[in-house]
Amino acid sequence: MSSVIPPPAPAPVGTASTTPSAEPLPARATSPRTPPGATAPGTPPAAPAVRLTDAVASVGGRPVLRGVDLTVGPGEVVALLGANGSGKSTTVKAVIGAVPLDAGALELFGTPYGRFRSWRRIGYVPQRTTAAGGVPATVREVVSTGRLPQHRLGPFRRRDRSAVDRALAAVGMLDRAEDGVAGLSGGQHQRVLIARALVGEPDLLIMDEPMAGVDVTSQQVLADILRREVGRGCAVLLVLHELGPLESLIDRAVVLRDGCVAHDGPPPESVGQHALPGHDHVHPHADPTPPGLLA
Ligand SMILES: Nc1ncnc2c1ncn2[C@@H]1O[C@H](COP(=O)(O)OP(=O)(O)OP(=O)(O)O)[C@@H](O)[C@H]1O
Repeated sequence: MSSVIPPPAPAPVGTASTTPSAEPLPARATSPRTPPGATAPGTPPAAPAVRLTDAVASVGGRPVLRGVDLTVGPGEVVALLGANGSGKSTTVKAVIGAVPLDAGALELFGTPYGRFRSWRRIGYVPQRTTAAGGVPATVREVVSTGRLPQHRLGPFRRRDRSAVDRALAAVGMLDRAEDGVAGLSGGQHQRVLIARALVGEPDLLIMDEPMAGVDVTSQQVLADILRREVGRGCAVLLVLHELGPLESLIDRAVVLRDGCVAHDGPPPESVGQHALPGHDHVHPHADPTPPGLLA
């Protein structure tokens, strides 16, 4: 379980923007923090952390991405939204090279994917899975694997150990460092994966539904972590269903529908699943509200 998976795939570049079919959504108030990627006068602007252009990809022989444009600027926080099955996870997997592109282009930090080697700059938290439940490793060992790109299989130095301790403390798991991950709850396991992504002090954090199944306290912990990472200039790409406590951090939202970009712009006013274009009513609803009450 390294912090990112770097298999081969395609390359070149293009411009990234909304598709012609993109639909505007009502915008919320702009984030009050410093504009992401702001550089000193006279300094050339940094390249986007991610520039995915007209990406086409298939999974299991089935077309899933059908021309996705996605840009994450330096220091920018982008939420990737959309109904179940719209292609969010496939898009982030394409960004880390785990799903190869059939067509289109990917650049990471201004470097075409085929030439990109700086994987230590990217921290990735996969969509929650129970598959890692049987791994016979301690919390510390799992988090330490996120440090592998830094010390390149050389000896683990004091600064590596300090980074692991800091990441564990950030997610509130330092006191569980020597415990086996197999004995953790789902939410604790998620915290460990987040620590593993943080430990390399990445310039880009990619998290696939980090809030799924996480209690309110843990959501707040994650929001605080992200605020700190964004504060030091880290770009963030988040797959979300609800903005929730992360709302004030989000600079831009990209909404997918059937493998295409349906919206790229300010986060929608209210991003419950109902606010999303193409929302599929797949979740249970409470009893219908009587007419005239809480319209
Ligand atoms: N391993 C796979 N084999 C075949 N089809 C797959 C596979 N993984 C994903 N798909 C299909 O690709 C499409 C997009 O899936 P993806 O996981 O990217 O959607 P998503 O937007 O992240 O959904 P969710 O919100 O449910 O996590 C879906 O129709 C899904 O069935």
